[in-house]
Amino acid sequence: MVGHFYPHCPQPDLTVGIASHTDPGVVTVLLQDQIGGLQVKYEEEWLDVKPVPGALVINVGDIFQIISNDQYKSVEHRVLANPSKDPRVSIAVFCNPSNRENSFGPLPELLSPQNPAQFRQFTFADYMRRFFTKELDGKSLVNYYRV
Ligand SMILES: O=C(O)CCC(=O)C(=O)O
Ligand SMILES: [Fe+2]
Repeated sequence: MVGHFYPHCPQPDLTVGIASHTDPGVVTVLLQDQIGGLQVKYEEEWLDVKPVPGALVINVGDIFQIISNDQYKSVEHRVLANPSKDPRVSIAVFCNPSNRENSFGPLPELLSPQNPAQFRQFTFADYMRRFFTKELDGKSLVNYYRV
């Protein structure tokens, strides 16, 4: 779980709150307050994820994309710098595999001669090591494991 605090930014056009990225895990459950600023990329456009009181945002992560063999896509998202005088607060719960040394890849029951594996096997530990040694540049790591 991570708690984010985005203070007022006097020059929001010059920076971002969190740079564009996809979450590396399976799913992320996010609670945001009423300030706004979260955006998702859809067909090369950034769309606001408007705060809805009481609602949770569920993000598909990279591991979900891989185990579903591309049936679900991890979502590229970012948070704008906060122009509001009030700070923005969000809480993210990352649902990740509990055993980082287990092997992951497309679920075998989804595969067939017509739907061959799009990814090779890897450990979540390897995935997270690569995630934390690269910048948040919007590009997910899923293509690194593509066959
Ligand atoms: O603060 C937010 O709304 C998003 C945070 C986020 O993308 C993350 O923690 O991965
Ligand atoms: Fe995220």
